[in-house]
Amino acid sequence: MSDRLRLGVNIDHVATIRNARGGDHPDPVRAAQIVASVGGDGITAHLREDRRHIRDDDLKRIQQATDLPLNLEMAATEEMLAIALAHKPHAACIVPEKREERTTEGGLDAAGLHNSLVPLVDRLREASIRVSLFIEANEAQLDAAIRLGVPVVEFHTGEYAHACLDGDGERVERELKRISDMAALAVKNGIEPHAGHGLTYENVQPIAAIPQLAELNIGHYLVGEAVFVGLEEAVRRMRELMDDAR
Ligand SMILES: CC(=O)[C@@H](O)[C@H](O)COP(=O)(O)O
Ligand SMILES: NCC(=O)COP(=O)(O)O
Repeated sequence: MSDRLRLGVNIDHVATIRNARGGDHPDPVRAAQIVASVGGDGITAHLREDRRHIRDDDLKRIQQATDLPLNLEMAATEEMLAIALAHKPHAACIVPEKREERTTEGGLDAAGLHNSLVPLVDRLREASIRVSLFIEANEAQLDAAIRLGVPVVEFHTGEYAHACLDGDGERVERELKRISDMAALAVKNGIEPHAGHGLTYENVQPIAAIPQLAELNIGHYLVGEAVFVGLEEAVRRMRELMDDAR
């Protein structure tokens, strides 16, 4: 596995700001172009059922505007499957989704949903889309990912991020061990492990130091930081912290 940890930048919340006024500014496409210009490795966008940030037409515009691989985060629904098959992103990451949630709470229950995920994963795979599952780092979920034959899992780092915010060192260590153990087990089973959610300048380095992880997806914090220092500088600084951790 290469030492270079890829950085996928989630641009959802550029669209959140745009949508607050119903116009075209700020345009997530411009954000994607800046990410490309500063050496980001990919663009992540979550097309939610309620379209609260990224909208359908953004996907095509992002794909046309940059050569960076697009990682489309999508719920396991027929509607989203049809959209993924129409756009053929580089990767599709299947995420849990609740309309009333503020953000993605917890990972996909790949174990419980196994049978309904089989046809969805198969159809994405047949379309040569790299399928990923956004799961909690535990054996039951990883085992389901193995049985589904997906090439990638992304471990939800939300609980780790909360533990960091709470200053609870014991929980932080427990979360890091959980993610690190499952990353090693994923690689052993031929699955490429990624991680993301709630990562910041302050908490990214212990995650980035997990040698098996191949990619981090980071969004909300970078967009927030971009308000103060610009997106280019925010991505550059995150890249630097990730590189220093390896
Ligand atoms: C699945 C995931 O973690 C990202 O999609 C990120 O959460 C985007 O932001 P929202 O959850 O606020 O839509
Ligand atoms: N899959 C996680 C992601 O894309 C970014 O999450 P966040 O940094 O916006 O919390």
